[in-house]
Amino acid sequence: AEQSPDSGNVYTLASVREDLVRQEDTIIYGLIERAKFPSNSHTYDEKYAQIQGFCGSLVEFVVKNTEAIQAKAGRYKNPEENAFFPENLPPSIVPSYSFKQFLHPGAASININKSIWKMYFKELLPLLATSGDDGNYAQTAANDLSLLQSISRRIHYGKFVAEVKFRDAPQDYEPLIRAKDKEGLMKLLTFTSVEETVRKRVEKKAVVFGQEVNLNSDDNDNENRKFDPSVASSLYKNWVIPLTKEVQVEYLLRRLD
Ligand SMILES: C=C(O[C@@H]1C=C(C(=O)O)C=C[C@H]1O)C(=O)O
Repeated sequence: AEQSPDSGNVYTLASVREDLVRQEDTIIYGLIERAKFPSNSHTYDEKYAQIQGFCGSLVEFVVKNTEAIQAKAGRYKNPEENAFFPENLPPSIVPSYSFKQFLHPGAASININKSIWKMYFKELLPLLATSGDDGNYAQTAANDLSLLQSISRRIHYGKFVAEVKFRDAPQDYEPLIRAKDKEGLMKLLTFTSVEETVRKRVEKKAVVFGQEVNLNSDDNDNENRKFDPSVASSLYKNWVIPLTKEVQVEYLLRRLD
């Protein structure tokens, strides 16, 4: 049967939180996949790449070209998606699905992928990848892109979180928005106990998903972990949660425009 355009597209605080929980799995698997490769620094070296007709590193080459193809295939028609290089993306060439307009139109102008990109290469990657070079630069770049996309999706999901929070209590949010009170908004949208639960669950998932599974029960060896689980908790504590909240504040500031 034909789905109505709105079905599966209704957001509530419970449903957005559930989605964020599911996105944790994607991010943690992304960390595990990237950690399979050593740092492979040539992937990020503009001077190494020397790609004809392209100025930039191999990872930039892969990300820009992949985003262009995905844009043609309609990826960025979904308001949950934000490109890393939104400048000059080609238009979608596929039939369009009518996503429910849930967000305020101001949401489209919020894209903090430049900060996410910097954090990823400067802070996260040095923690995640062991030093070394195995020549798998293209695979490394592909894994970087997929992990970057899942982190970006999680952080920009703050737009949806903010919208449901606003709809649940416009009388509390409106005066702070009118006063452009960033600090007040940050305080109002923060749920410390939820954040703590998120951090603890991520830590646990990182341990569970990253372990070597053996058939002899009880001897899951922690020597052969697929990555250091503390990287996942640092990622959430230092960057994912704070940046999701920053997106929420930015969104709310535009909510009454
Ligand atoms: C995402 C939310 O907003 C804030 C950010 C959180 C996060 O990024 O995990 C958790 C709790 C809130 O402080 C939420 O309320 O669920």
